[in-house]
Amino acid sequence: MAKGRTEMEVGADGVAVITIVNPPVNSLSIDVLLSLKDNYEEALRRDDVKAIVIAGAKGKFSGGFDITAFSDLQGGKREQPKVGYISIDIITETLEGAKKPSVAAIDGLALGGGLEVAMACHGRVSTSTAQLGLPELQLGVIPGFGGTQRLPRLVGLTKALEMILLSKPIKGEEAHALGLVDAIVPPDELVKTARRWALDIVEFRRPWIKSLYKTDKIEPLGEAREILKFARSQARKQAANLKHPLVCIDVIEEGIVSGPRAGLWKEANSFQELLFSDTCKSLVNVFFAQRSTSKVPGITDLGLTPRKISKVAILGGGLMGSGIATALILSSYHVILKEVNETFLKSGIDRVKSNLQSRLKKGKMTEEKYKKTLSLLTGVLDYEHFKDVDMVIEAIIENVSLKQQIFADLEKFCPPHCILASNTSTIDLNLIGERTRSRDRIVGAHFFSPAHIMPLLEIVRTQKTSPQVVVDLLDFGKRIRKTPIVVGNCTGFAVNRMFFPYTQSALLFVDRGLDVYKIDRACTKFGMPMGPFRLVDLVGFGVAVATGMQYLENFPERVYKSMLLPIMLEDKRAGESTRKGFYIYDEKRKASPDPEIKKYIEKSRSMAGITPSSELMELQDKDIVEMVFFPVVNEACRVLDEGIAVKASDLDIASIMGMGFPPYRGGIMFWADSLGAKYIYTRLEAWSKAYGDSFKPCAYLAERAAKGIPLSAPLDQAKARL
Ligand SMILES: C[C@H](O)CC(=O)SCCNC(=O)CCNC(=O)[C@H](O)C(C)(C)COP(=O)(O)OP(=O)(O)OC[C@H]1O[C@@H](n2cnc3c(N)ncnc32)[C@H](O)[C@@H]1OP(=O)(O)O
Repeated sequence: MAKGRTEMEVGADGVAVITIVNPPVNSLSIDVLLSLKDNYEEALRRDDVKAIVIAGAKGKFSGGFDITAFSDLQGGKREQPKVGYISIDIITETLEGAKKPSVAAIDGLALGGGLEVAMACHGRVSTSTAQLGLPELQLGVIPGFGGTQRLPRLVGLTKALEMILLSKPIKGEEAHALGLVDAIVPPDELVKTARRWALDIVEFRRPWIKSLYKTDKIEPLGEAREILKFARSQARKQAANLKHPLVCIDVIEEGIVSGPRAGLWKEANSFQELLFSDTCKSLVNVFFAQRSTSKVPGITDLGLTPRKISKVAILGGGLMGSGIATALILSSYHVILKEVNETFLKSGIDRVKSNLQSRLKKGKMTEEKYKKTLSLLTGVLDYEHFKDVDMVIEAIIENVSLKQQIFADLEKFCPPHCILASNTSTIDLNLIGERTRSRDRIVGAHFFSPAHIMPLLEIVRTQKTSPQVVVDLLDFGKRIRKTPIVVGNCTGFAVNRMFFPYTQSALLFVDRGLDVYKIDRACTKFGMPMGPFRLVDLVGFGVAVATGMQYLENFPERVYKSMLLPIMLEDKRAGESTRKGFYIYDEKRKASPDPEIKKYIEKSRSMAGITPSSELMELQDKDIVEMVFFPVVNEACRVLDEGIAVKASDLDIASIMGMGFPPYRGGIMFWADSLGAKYIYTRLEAWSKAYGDSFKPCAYLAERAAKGIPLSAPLDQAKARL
């Protein structure tokens, strides 16, 4: 069955309107592109057609090449069109090279291949709110339908590089100012204006422009080379492990130096190569994984409609509470912030103000918007204002009895429909709700610090949490621009639990002889924003030790009892907050290695009775990365096996957004599958014999390794194969 189509209607004015129809975003599947070619050729043949307009159905021009086709092509499920067939034969020869002019009528979005089709038309009319961009780099490829050649010729090299390298779309208004579109019109006049524009070209009242051969916006060669050189150095600095941004710059340069035709061919060949790269496969996985987090079997398939949440109360104005309040008011929610006394309340509100001021300083917000946003926040000291709130988010210190008291109070003061959420990162929600009769509306809303910046929201459901409440929170999460993942109730939930071994194994290997900074360097080279020791410094040793105790209590068999942190804490080294941890910090928070830590490490080793192994000291980065991350994979498998996470792709997103795992590796489970369950099992098994039970592969991993089933395969699929 064809995946999408185009429809053609020829009007009495002699304009053929070809509409892209492929819901939900009118993506350009191969079928759509072939149908576009067929209709275009028919329009060129027909005597009653003088000009052509290309539009998208239902207010969306096109979201670009069909991303689902990426995996079909990569997996050989779909035959490849020959290199250059779409970009050169269809888009350049048939569309741009046609003997009849065409105009794109752009509404909603023209992204990737969508914008590339529009740029091949001889004119472009857009609505002011349409989004136009080439976000292909986000998927590990480069623009492949001529975008690398036409965009610089329409908007100049600097702007084109910015839009492509940052995958940053622009709005219709800006596109007009830059010359990417020729006119801005209201949505209801769009197609009418495009028709008129196309006829004006026929009648020589407007120029017939082929973007590919425009030269007026391109900088002179010397200047262009300088701009490209700078772009290369920025790309290397921002993502040293990524090749495709550099390939993209080379392709753009080819067009400038050797002409647009040569540029098109280089683009087509490079696109083809990149499509099969691990980076592309990983980033496509992330694209779909991110969209599937809000599809929760047994919850979102029940036909429930999210209820409206208008007013939210937050308990506690500390770092987390004030961050959550900031996130909410930034998304236009009315927020009540409750504290226990005037001093704490003032500090909480001051924190929110300072979060907003930093946006103001960076130019992300106007003074007027600052005032309007802040006016949505009300500080209170009692529960009087709680009678009409739709949701409460508790964000006080991690103290079980205090939380129990608060939830019992909330049950009394809040309306019966109000959702009672806790931001706890460790405490069992069943325990928190023990003194209430409202277990069905108790849920975890676990934000990551700083809550107004970090994109992930863990929604923690207990066995009693009602599906309606989960559906409400999924919708709320989207509205505050977070990616929500739904997880089950256990110590550390999904993200913290899965990443607990990240520092655990690092501490173990330091006791055994590995160098702290070598471990951190290997992890950052792998793509993590920081290594495990820099992370402990950031989190603070106090929190790290307390969390360690929680894990020791709940999972004693797999916790390595390192003494290193307590020893350093005794000496008042508590991490970045004390400006001394594994690193020392200057006034600007710049971290530098500190040779002094040697003495603590020696003490820790002697307390553990360990003599450093020379073999470990010689390890390569690859081995270090595996030693640090395979225990994380092992724990992720347990999290899946216990049903704490519903699907492996949720853990991919959790690892990327919660811990900074490099997206271009596809997420923790995707990366693990790229290495193979058997390999991971074998290494963990060997380390468990050498270094103890914290490395012991879990049953889920052992079984999949034995049967050759990917770790990400759904449970029932795995059973079916057993
Ligand atoms: C050769 C060419 O140069 C190569 C290319 O064109 S590569 C493609 C370039 N285009 C893109 O990268 C755009 C990707 N899409 C997006 O950024 C966003 O989806 C969007 C801005 C279009 C819409 O965002 P939003 O309204 O929040 O909806 P969102 O949930 O993301 O997407 C809606 C649905 O459309 C699907 N979708 C979006 N873009 C798609 C695409 N290009 N191909 C296939 N499916 C797509 C999503 O998977 C989702 O499906 P689901 O409902 O089954 O989960």
